[in-house]
Amino acid sequence: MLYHFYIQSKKLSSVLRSVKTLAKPAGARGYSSESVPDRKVAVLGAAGGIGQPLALLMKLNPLVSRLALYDIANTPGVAADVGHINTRSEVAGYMGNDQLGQALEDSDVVIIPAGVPRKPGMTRDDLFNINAGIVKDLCSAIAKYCPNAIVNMISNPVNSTVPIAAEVFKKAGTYNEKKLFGVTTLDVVRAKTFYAGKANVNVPVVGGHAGITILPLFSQATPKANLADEDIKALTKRTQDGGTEVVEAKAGKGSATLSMAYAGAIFADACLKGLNGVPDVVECSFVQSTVTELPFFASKVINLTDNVN
Ligand SMILES: NC(=O)C1=CN([C@@H]2O[C@H](COP(=O)(O)OP(=O)(O)OC[C@H]3O[C@@H](n4cnc5c(N)ncnc54)[C@H](O)[C@@H]3O)[C@@H](O)[C@H]2O)C=CC1
Ligand SMILES: O=C([O-])CC(=O)C(=O)O
Repeated sequence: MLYHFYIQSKKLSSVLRSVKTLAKPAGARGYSSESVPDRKVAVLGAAGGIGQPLALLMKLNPLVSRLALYDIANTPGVAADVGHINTRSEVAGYMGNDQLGQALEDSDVVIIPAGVPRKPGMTRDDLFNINAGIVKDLCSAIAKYCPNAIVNMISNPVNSTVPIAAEVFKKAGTYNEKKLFGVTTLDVVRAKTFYAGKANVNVPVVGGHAGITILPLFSQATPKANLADEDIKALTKRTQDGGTEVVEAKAGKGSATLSMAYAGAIFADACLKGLNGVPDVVECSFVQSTVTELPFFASKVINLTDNVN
């Protein structure tokens, strides 16, 4: 009986070895390695409420060939878990400042959901003192280890963390305004949901990522719905208060994580497509801007290079 089991498992491992050899040259399932360039994505804050589902969603993205998961704690477990999923990318976990350089090296896209979230009664600005320091340190390391990477800033307050990142990169001499993005995709996701609750609608959201600075343009939504002024007002207010709605519903257990991971994955995918030369990729993002007199403003960005609005 035992011998039989031994023979069976021998057979199985030799079958698995040949499957592995066969699978290797093809790279991702359904993609040949020639048509999809290798791309490394690093997630900083990967063991957090956003970081974990975002790590999962990036593991599912066939445009990613290497996924680096960094946090100050708990990344080995997250990396081992996500790493068992049989998709294209190789996953590695990095923990603590000593391993930050390795996590960042050769990254094409760095996504930053590191930092503290809100509790009921707080504004995003109340996170400034802690998160500004975290973002500053992480961006200094990005300037050192992967100065050409595209940076997707999720940590709040986005209206401040993006300008902080810009200053850190300027000081390091690595600033490229076309590669620094505040992730406001969740505002767009919410505006779309509240507008129609369907996937095939479009609602641009401009301005910033806090309260009344979030400006959904329902007048430019497609398909057009000819909404009454009161409806537009109500939809606008719900979009602006979307973050607070989740913070209150979670009652002290943090802010939006799952919808943010979804939004972050959409935005990172757009960045990867832009890097890979896919034309006409448009997303709203909080970027350095000349659209208004404000130095940073969320608006439509095309191919992650040119402001179109
Ligand atoms: N841009 C947006 O639309 C949204 C932004 N956020 C923001 O995202 C941030 C993260 O939120 P959650 O994931 O819910 O928080 P969380 O507390 O669940 O996770 C944060 C993670 O960051 C890690 N971290 C702390 N300092 C770090 C450092 N120096 N380096 C690397 N990792 C570090 C923590 O260990 C933790 O695992 C918050 O600032 C929150 O306000 C949240 C939702 C939407
Ligand atoms: O509201 C928060 O603190 C988190 C956030 O930015 C959002 O959900 O839009």
